[in-house]
Amino acid sequence: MPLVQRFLNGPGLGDVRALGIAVSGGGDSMALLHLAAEAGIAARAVTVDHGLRPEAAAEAAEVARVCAGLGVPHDTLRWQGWDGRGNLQDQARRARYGLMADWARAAGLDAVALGHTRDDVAETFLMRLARGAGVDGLAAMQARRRHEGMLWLRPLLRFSRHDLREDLRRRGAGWIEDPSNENPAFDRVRIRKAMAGLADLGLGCERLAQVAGHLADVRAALDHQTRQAAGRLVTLDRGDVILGHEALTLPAEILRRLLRQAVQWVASAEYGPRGPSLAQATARLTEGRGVTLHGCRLVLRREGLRIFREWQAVRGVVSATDAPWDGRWRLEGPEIAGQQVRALGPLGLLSCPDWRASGMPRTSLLASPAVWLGDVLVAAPLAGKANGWTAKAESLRNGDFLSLLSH
Ligand SMILES: Nc1ncnc2c1ncn2[C@@H]1O[C@H](COP(=O)(O)OP(=O)(O)OP(=O)(O)O)[C@@H](O)[C@H]1O
Repeated sequence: MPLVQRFLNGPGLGDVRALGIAVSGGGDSMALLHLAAEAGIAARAVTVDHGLRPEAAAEAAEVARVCAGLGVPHDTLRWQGWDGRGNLQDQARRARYGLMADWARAAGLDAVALGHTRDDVAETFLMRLARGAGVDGLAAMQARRRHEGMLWLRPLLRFSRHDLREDLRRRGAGWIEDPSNENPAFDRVRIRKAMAGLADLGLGCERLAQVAGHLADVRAALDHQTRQAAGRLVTLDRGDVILGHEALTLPAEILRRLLRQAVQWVASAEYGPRGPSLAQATARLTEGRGVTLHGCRLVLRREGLRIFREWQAVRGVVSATDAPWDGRWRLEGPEIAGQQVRALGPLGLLSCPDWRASGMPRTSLLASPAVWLGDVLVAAPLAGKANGWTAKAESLRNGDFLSLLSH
């Protein structure tokens, strides 16, 4: 079957009316561009110039030139955000997704297609295997996924890098080789080299990607079970999560998934706790002991397992009253200049004689949001001192958790 036919038959392109195509200029995304153009899909292409290599601007210009030849509108986005700290690769990747999502929204596109191939699936599988990943890490990347408020498609997951390059050669089309693809400082490059030997053992890209695909099915089944368990066992109490006692009798994998989501939501963290700390925490909980995990306390009480923010984790967190506090709380009330939101803390709680009527544990209230004017406590909406203020926990991060509950 011609490549373009396989491309059109692949999962997920059908209902997209206006497609964005992320084209770095490498072989995979150039092949994606040509296939989309040949298939007659209404598309607009984008290249992010991270400003990190001197050649990057010329590469973006080269992609623009090829796009013009194909009649595909093209934009170059520039990233100037690196502050010289942290993991550059990681920051550049996040910035790229953010920039491309904004671009796609502004251009009225429904989705953005990425050029990940079967080889990427196989390489990622081996890299994660080397790090001892669990099912989620080993499962193949998704052909469709929502992220940064945009739909991302990976229409080339069933294509081999080799076939795509052959297709480009057949068209007489070029692509840009990224010099870092040869740099053995990168795990991916070393894995790629090692894979040449594995193919002889029957562990070629196709086989590895097949196993990753099986694990993606397993992941989907586990997610389904987790949603069902959440619907039955999870309740929210203001900003705290309560898991019914039965949760501790769930299969360990389901319990860990539920806890990861709940803790990530309470901590308003970008990621949930990592596997080993989660496993340690669940072991302690099943022995009937409380734990501290990811800036949260998990405590067994009469009503079930209560998960709340740990005061130590938020004691230094300050925000303006009109900004979210601790990444998830919105406060509303009478504004007076100079007011700030900080945790209630033990001193604040002393000014809340009625806190017991809230039914919340003292340790949870310590980490609850309060309005302060200097050292004076103005309001502690969760601890019985409202003074016209309300506080609501929102799903600013990990909205997935709340969506678990609505099923
Ligand atoms: N600078 C860029 N401009 C536009 N699109 C890009 C750029 N870099 C990567 N992409 C898109 O992302 C796809 C994957 O690229 P690559 O594997 O280099 O990214 P990555 O950093 O490993 O991303 P991921 O974490 O999503 O795997 C490319 O095929 C292309 O569609």
